[in-house]
Amino acid sequence: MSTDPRARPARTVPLRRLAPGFLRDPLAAFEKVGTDASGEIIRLNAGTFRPYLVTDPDHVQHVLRGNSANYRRKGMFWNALERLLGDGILGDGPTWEHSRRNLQPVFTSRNVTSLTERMAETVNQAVDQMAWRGRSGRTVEASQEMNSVVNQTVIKIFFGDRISQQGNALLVPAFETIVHSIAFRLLLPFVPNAVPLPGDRAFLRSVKTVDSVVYPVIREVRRLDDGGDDVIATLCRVRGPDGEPLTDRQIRDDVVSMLGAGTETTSVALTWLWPALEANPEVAETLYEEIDRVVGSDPVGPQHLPDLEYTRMVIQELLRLFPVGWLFPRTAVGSDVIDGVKIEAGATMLFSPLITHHLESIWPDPLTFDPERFRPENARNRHRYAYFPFGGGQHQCLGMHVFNIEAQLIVAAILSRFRPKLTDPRPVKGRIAATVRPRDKIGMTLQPVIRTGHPA
Ligand code: HEM
Repeated sequence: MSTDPRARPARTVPLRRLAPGFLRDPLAAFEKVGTDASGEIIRLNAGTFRPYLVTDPDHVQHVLRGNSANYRRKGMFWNALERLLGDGILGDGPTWEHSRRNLQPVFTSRNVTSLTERMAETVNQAVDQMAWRGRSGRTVEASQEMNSVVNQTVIKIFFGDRISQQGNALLVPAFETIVHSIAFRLLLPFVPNAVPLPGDRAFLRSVKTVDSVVYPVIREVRRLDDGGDDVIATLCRVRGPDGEPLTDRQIRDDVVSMLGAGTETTSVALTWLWPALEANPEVAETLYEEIDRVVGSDPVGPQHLPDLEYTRMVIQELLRLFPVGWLFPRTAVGSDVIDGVKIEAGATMLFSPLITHHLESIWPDPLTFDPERFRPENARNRHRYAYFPFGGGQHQCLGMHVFNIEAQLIVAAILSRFRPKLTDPRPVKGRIAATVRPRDKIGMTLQPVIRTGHPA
């Protein structure tokens, strides 16, 4: 708690400054207000809802790391998600701490590396299916394709081979419905759950569907006790601080939270790659050259990853320009002062990697897609919180290593076989919901890579 008498109130930006373009393009209107503030802490005034927008890397670091004990993950956004996630790894307080302790070892870079073989196998199979849908120049839709390959890969890591085709066929669309139907709740966070909003019924129905698939798998894993290394089997072996195994509900909450956190984010991030490559042919050529050289006509595997340096830079730049986790909030427990600005107890703090990643003072020519920004010598002196697509501090994304490996495998598997070409080369605009995703469908054809003696 701070009582610095010299602290000043934040400059307030009335909602009407957002309003002119808001209905036409909410993302652009939000981005303009945020980047115009050039890192200053501002307060958005939407009547009774007046959150602070925190975008300067020092300020972000203060809240997410330096004084994180004062900023809790509750209130706006999190309340809406609680009906899906329950109380686990995406919560806060003692239950979150407990989940984090249980899950951290599962997601260390060493452990994830051991899952790479299995991920690569699933990715190669999923890209075979994509090739079939795109055969003979047929148009495929980018976000559907990314969804399909990501879902298959993530479900494999979490469930191993324990989930039936029927379970899979229920789980994937249920999560898709959840992501879309929660939009109103996320955009109107001050409306209590008791007041119905569009999407609520579909949302709650899909949560039931998810439970109907996940609970039987947990029970089956307990019954078999076969020492599997998928995430559910690992959690079934964990003991809580009381020495007791986790309950079915605890495991369900963590597994569902991670599926929610890990599928939509990854597939939307990778969907942005295709318009980015179409608009930046020189980047595309450099990427193709690397993948041709490193992977060639082989199925992609763990052995290729160390040499995919430019691929990693492209993926990092993708998450700079299109950080799918574009906005996440905290609630201040006590009052605080950040860089001379007074924050009162109970205030909502908003973080937007989208704004911070587009600040001209940190990122010259911020809207240009330029993977060279992430060449190690160019990134060396950058502030840790100038780039935070995975958040930071104690809540930093647990799936970061999974994403990094999965994304490299998927990009390399697709580009070692195809040169995707968009059917409509006009720039793609973003739309905001739980993630920032392309506003329209992205049609593309998969032109096979021709290698002498190696048809794709
Ligand atoms: C492009 C991909 C991804 C992005 C952009 C992303 C982004 C984020 C962000 C910003 C947070 C911090 C939220 C906060 O501070 O309140 C977070 C947390 C989290 N993410 Fe991710 N994520 C991605 C992929 C994944 C994957 C693949 C998984 C799981 C396999 C995952 C699991 C989690 C979990 C469990 C947390 C909560 C950690 C905690 O609070 O202790 N994420 N993610």
